Amino acid sequence: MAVQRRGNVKTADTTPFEKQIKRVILQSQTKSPYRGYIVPLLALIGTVALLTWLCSVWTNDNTETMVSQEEVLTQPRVFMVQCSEDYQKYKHFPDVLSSGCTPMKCGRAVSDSVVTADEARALKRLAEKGLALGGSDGGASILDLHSGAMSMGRKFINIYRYFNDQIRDIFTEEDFELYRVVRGRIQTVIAETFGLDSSQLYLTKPTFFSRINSTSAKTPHDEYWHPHIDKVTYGSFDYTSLLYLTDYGVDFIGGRFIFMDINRNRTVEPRAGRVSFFSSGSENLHRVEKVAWGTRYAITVSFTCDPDYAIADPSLP
Ligand SMILES: O=C(O)CCC(=O)C(=O)O
Ligand SMILES: [Fe+2]
Repeated sequence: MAVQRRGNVKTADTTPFEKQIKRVILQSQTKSPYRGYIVPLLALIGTVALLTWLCSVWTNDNTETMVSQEEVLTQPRVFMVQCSEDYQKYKHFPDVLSSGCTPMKCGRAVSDSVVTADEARALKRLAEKGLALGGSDGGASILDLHSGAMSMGRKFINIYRYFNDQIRDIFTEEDFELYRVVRGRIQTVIAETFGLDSSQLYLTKPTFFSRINSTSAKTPHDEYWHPHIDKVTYGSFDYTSLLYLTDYGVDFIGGRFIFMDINRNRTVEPRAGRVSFFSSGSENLHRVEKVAWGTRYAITVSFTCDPDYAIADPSLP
């Protein structure tokens, strides 16, 4: 019966080949000085990859341009979206479920044929001369011709009280007439696009000129970039419109308007004379990108379906 060799019993008859194998096994069992770093290194690489992916989802990679500054839209470019359920909790105007005014069809649209380049230039001059008298210390100033509110330093003043009769040296009847004409045309295009009865739609407040630059915010009023829903922020809004008075990429950088949809951001690049309008509910969550350089001018013109919140067109006192 053959005697079996057991365990690590050393024998004198180990061949050179066996010795070499043992050396290799011994070497591979010896601890590498880097071994303790491998797990944290892999965790770090994983975290960086995850953050990179999240950043790409939150920023540009997940952003599509709905309308660029270069293109000129002679017809409204319309994107319908499902109305949010919020409308069920609001009173409907008129109170039958018809396409009278309260959004039954929701969406967003952009047109470059509502306001001419000359009209946009004249409205920009109006905003410039008004805001030259005041303006916010931070990056965002407003001028509301209806209420008279204008940013001044870290506060607001009422231009009609502050400047009294001198207001007629600043603004003209033509300025106000232009605002009224443009407001009327915007109202018509909103009604046509959403299939509404234009006479059931009313101007509401606030309606204001905005001037934004890259100066850092000094008060919360200067923080224009937060995501928001106009119906929540302003209450009476049913349809929001924005008339841009300067050009993205020419007069300013940054400052794009961003619709924040569930899986995607959709941007509207401002162009002088461009009108962007949308139903004001949570189907149209949006924000304005921070302005990085230059000055951006726009007008927010807002409409309600509730006659109780209707306001008259601004007029020179
Ligand atoms: O100026 C813009 O593009 C948007 C402003 C805005 O969101 C607002 O006035 O509610
Ligand atoms: Fe808004």
